[in-house]
Amino acid sequence: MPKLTDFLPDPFGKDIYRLNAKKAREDAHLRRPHAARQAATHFIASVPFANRKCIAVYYPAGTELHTWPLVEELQTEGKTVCLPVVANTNKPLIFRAYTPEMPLEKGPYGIMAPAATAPVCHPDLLIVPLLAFRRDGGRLGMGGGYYDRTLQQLRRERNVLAVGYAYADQEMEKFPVDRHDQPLDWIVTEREAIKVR
Ligand SMILES: Nc1nc2c(c(=O)[nH]1)N(C=O)[C@@H](CNc1ccc(C(=O)N[C@@H](CCC(=O)O)C(=O)O)cc1)CN2
Ligand SMILES: Nc1ncnc2c1ncn2[C@@H]1O[C@H](COP(=O)(O)OP(=O)(O)OP(=O)(O)O)[C@@H](O)[C@H]1O
Repeated sequence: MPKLTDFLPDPFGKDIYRLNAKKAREDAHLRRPHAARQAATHFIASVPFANRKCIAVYYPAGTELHTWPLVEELQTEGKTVCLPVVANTNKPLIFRAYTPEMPLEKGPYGIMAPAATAPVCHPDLLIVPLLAFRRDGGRLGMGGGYYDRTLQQLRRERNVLAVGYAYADQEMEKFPVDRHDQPLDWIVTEREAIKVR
């Protein structure tokens, strides 16, 4: 049965959910030191990535689940790994190749990104950072709309797989999902790999 609150406008929008999600992620970051390796293992075992050539990861910021154990595995598998670059505010992200010897520089929001000398890549699978996820593929991000714009653009062009990557405790039962929010295809945590659709 739908609840009355399902039809009422949410007075706080997404911000109150972002606050709660940040706290949950901070706690998980402290309590789960092995999570990044465990999540990488679930990704390799469950997500169908064999036919994907170029995989976008993120450079972990703050208390985000680290991606380095996964990057090592992907590079061992012969995949091209790339990182997001904020080229323009309020525009889709672009991606540049990442190898261990490649220079990184501090980009907007203080996040490290490949320098302009690194080749531009067109990922066919994206590891997506998030503050909170829902089991139905809903994603709450930092609020810039970067991944929504990027996935909308990439999905128009070709088949891409969006894989949310997070601590299991970042799961939330509900938060507002807008029409422009791009759903996740898979969610990988230290506990499991969830196929959404
Ligand atoms: N690791 C990582 N890389 C990423 C993202 C991300 O979420 N994580 N992005 C995903 O879109 C893009 C950058 N987008 C961002 C958008 C907004 C803020 C932001 O509002 N930062 C606040 C601090 C937030 C906080 O910790 O309270 C700030 O800089 O004031 C940060 C990144 C591309 N690269
Ligand atoms: N495809 C799109 N085209 C234009 N604007 C968009 C698009 N997607 C999102 N936006 C705008 O971006 C802003 C932030 O969106 P939202 O709060 O959903 O971000 P988010 O998914 O949490 O952030 P991020 O993807 O950067 O982690 C909103 O003002 C929204 O209108």
